[in-house]
Amino acid sequence: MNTEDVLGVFREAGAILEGHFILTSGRRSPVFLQKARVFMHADKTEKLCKALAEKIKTADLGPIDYVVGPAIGGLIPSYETSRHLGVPSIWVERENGVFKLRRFELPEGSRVVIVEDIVTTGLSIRETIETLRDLKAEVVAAACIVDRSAGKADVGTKLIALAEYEVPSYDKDDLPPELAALPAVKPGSRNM
Ligand SMILES: O=P(O)(O)OC[C@H]1O[C@H](OP(=O)(O)OP(=O)(O)O)[C@H](O)[C@@H]1O
Ligand SMILES: O=C(O)c1cc(=O)[nH]c(=O)[nH]1
Ligand SMILES: [Mg+2]
Repeated sequence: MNTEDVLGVFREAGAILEGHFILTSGRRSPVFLQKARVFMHADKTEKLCKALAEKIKTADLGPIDYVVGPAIGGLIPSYETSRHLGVPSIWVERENGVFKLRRFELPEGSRVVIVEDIVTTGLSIRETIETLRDLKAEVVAAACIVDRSAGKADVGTKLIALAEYEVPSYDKDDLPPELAALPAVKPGSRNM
């Protein structure tokens, strides 16, 4: 699948929203990829994650022990991608704002691939890496369905993106007037 194929799936699902969005990084954007509207369809999710798993396999990362998904957005794509990689899937979730591995044991030295839904600034993947490194796991790569930075974000490891779709985002103190005129909404789960 190429970027156009992936965006076609998002469009078909009505998942490309326009308005004024507060992103998890605090940045603002006129476009939001509401991945939940894709992941509600098992057939669409399977198609995307099977293609992402193929891309991960061709990256020759060596053995992978676990796939790790950052909740909430990473839960469904990490699970489905792990199915096509044939490895177990676990997740990190926020406890007082910090990603924790609350429900699983991760043996020291485990080789993990983080699977996310969307990358914008790379902040969420960098936070996930910090949590996993504290547990002495080895993060061999990260992967995502859509990289909104088109390769520019620093995620702290190699990033395998199924699609690269560059979308503008702005500092909250530097908004274009047409964006500032719209009420801002924050769809994600950080700080909830
Ligand atoms: O690269 P970044 O700047 O970190 O942005 C991408 C992150 O934003 C979204 O998560 P969010 O915290 O909004 O919540 P969600 O997982 O519940 O959707 C998305 O799921 C990624 O985790
Ligand atoms: O940066 C984000 O928080 C973000 C952007 C986007 O398009 N979709 C999403 O779920 N999160
Ligand atoms: Mg997320």
